[in-house]
Order: sequence, then structure tokens, then C-alpha cells
Amino acid sequence: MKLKVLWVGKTQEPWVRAGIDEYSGRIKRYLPLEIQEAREEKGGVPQVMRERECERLAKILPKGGRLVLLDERGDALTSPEFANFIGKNRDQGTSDLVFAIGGAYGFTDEFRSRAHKTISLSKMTLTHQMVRVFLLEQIYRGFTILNGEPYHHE
Ligand SMILES: C[S@@+](CC[C@H](N)C(=O)[O-])C[C@H]1O[C@@H](n2cnc3c(N)ncnc32)[C@H](O)[C@@H]1O
Repeated sequence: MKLKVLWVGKTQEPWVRAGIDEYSGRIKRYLPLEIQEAREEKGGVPQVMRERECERLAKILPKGGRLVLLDERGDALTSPEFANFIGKNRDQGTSDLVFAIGGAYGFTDEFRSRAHKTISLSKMTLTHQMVRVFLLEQIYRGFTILNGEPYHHE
């Protein structure tokens, strides 16, 4: 299985970039990971910006990939439940497990309808930049749980 993480726009802050680099490097010890950026739309009305960004995300979705959206309205999982979700996909032969993080205006209903699962990291709205690091850390944590490594403590 390969992991892909898609998001909208460049990473602006060096400290977010450092977190992305750190956890991407750790995840790659377990599985191949590819990160792809869709171009951010600027200066329009929110609905149009959301639509354009989701069209760009849709274009870079790998064919046959299983799409998981990150959204504050999604399912709340514990870290072991999230680990189990990744492990099941790996063991059942999912070719590409694809996580998508929206832009500042989130996802369209059309893009939401493509998702196999929608996951919330919190009921609160987080910045689309910081979610990158939180998601990657949870993926890394998931692999340490699946491998019985001493990183996650109940
Ligand atoms: C600023 S939020 C978008 C908020 C937008 N108003 C909405 O309703 O989706 C940008 C992106 O960050 C991610 N995000 C923000 N908070 C999140 C949370 N609590 N859990 C999971 N993803 C979150 C989502 O992918 C979201 O599309």
C-alpha cells in the first residue's frame, strides 16, 4: 500500500514545514508516502474558490485510490482506532490510501461524496496548515501502534 496526502496550497510557515518533514520522514520507515499540493485559489467568492480547489484535488486523486477526507464534521476516532483503520487497509490490499485536507473554505458536497471515510481530528476548526502536521503525526503514531513500538501510551 502507498499513502498519499493531498492538500491545498503551499506550506507557508517554516515551523509547519519542519513538522511535515519530521513526520513524513518517520512514516516513510513503514510505507511509501507521497504528498501532493493542489493550487490554492485566490481572490474569489468562497463558493467558487472551494469548487476550483476541489476540482484540482479531484484531478490529482489516484485512480482506484481510497479517499479519506479530513473534516471537523467527520468521525472522531481514537488513535488505536485510526491505527486499526490504516492496518486494515494495508492488510486488505488497498493500493493507495489517500488523505485529503481542504483549503481555507473546505470541501464541496461533490468532493465529499467521493470519500470512503471522513475523519475529524477535533470538533474545533483547525488551520488547514496545522492539520498537515497533526494528520502526519497520527499516521506515524498509527504505525507505532500497529508495530507495538513504545510511542503511544494509553
Ligand atoms: C479552515 S478548515 C475549513 C473550514 C471550512 N469552513 C469547512 O467548513 O470545512 C480547512 C481544512 O482543514 C481541515 N480541518 C480543519 N479542522 C479540522 C478538524 N478539526 N478535523 C479534521 N480536519 C480539519 C479540513 O480538511 C478543512 O477542509
